Amino acid sequence: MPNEQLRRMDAFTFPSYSIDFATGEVLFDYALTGPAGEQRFTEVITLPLPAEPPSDETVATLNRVLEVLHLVAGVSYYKAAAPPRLVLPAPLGAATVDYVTAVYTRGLAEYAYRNQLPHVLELRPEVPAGTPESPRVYDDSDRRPLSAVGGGKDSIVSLEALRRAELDPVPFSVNPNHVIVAVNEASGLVPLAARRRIDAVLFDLNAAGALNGHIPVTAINSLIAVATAVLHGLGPVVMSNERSASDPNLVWNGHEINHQWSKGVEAEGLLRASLAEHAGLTDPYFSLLRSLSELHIARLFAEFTRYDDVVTSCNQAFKLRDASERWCRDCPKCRFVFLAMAPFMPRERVTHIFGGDLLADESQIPGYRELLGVDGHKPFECVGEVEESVVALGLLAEQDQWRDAPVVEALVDAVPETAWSAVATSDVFTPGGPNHIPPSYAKALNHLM
Ligand SMILES: CC(=O)N[C@H]1[C@@H](OP(=O)(O)OP(=O)(O)OC[C@H]2O[C@@H](n3ccc(=O)[nH]c3=O)[C@H](O)[C@@H]2O)O[C@H](CO)[C@@H](O)[C@@H]1O[C@H](C)C(=O)N[C@@H](C)C(=O)N[C@@H](CCC(=O)O)C(=O)O
Ligand SMILES: Nc1ncnc2c1ncn2[C@@H]1O[C@H](COP(=O)(O)OP(=O)(O)OP(=O)(O)O)[C@@H](O)[C@H]1O
Repeated sequence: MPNEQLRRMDAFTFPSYSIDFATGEVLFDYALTGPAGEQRFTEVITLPLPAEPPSDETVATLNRVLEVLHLVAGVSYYKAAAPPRLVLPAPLGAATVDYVTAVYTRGLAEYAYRNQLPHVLELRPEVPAGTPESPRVYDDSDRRPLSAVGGGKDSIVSLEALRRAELDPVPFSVNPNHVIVAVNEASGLVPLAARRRIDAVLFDLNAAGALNGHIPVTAINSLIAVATAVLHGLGPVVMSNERSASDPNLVWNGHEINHQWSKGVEAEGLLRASLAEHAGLTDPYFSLLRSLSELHIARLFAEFTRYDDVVTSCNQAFKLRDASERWCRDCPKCRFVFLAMAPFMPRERVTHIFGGDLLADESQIPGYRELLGVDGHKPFECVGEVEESVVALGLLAEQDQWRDAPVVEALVDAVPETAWSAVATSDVFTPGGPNHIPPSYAKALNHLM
């Protein structure tokens, strides 16, 4: 379909979804519609099947979760045209309308900002009148947790915290690549995996110049995880989203633009409320690391050496096509994670993990200046706050092994006096901020610290 036609689409709809319990395959149908015709899409998600067929009650709860996932996973296709109308397929309760609205507005905020589409931030879904039937209440809080694994340091810290607390976690990933498979192998735990296949038509439209940009992928992965936990009779989904994920990159037209919105505490609260209202799930989902800074998580990660050959946080390794093998060593996330790990490890260890020493490479200085708030704004990536970077740099400047590294020397000179005095009273190692961690799980984290 030519771009000209896509630009004239006026509505995004959700024609149907289905699940096949023989294969675990869930089909989600979407349509962009307008005066010039219709563009259909089908996304396929394959859930891992349990050994025993699910009960009718489980199927009913699962269907409720899939109804929300159907709405949320539509963002990938909506963004190809950004029509003014978002037309939902069935009546919904207020909490679920709030969540879906937030996913399409705040979750697509970076996309809206980069493509200069302010109407996306004001989008309000059209919801058919009526009240959905109340769901059966389903309390699974005492079952084994499903722990989302993304291959990076954060989910490793959660997995190990849960294991040390004898909560017997099941690692879970969507489309695990070789990095995630290797992390799971290093953990020695038996994982579950779901597959997600984006409609290839979207890639063709992208290649032809359709609107494109960042989407709130954690919202999609989270709901696939909750669906898997319900299907397998497991307990809460444990995420590893840190405190700073809630902080915006910038403010545009009065709206916060946060690359990591669906990792933030607001998204977590809205998803929990929607799952309670629509699926009857009482405590289905939380981030174990919510009260910690990235720097604090990096310090905790340093205790575990068994993952050194496999841990990979660089997003380039998770691209659908042309992915890097591990760390690309030249992106904001590689720079930040290296800086965050370096104070807590021997120099040889961090250099081994990354396959190179970023603080010996002067070409990294401009990127580090952004992370330290000397130039530009916080990059659109999963990186910690400026304060965390300055604290990490201060720690490095005190260590013999790092003090003379060319990048450390240059950055210590570049950071203004005001920034050093601001971090003198930093709380980056003091857990804080709102969280949804149940008391039994809070103990797991305290144990680790
Ligand atoms: C790996 C990555 O960072 N990808 C982002 C990148 O996309 P790119 O074209 O370079 O590669 P692909 O990921 O292979 O995507 C190909 C196209 O498919 C579209 N797409 C992908 C996944 C999806 O769920 N829906 C889609 O429509 C995508 O738009 C591409 O056209 O740049 C894109 C544009 O900015 C980003 O949208 C890609 O981000 C992925 C969705 C992704 O998985 N990113 C995570 C690594 C990520 O950014 N995580 C955030 C958390 C954000 C959140 O709120 O959840 C983080 O770590 O901070
Ligand atoms: N493919 C995936 N399947 C399931 N969950 C995922 C996947 N990728 C990321 N996640 C989860 O989403 C959340 C955010 O991912 P993120 O990439 O920030 O974390 P990470 O990989 O654990 O650590 P790091 O920040 O070091 O990359 C984490 O809870 C992570 O476990």
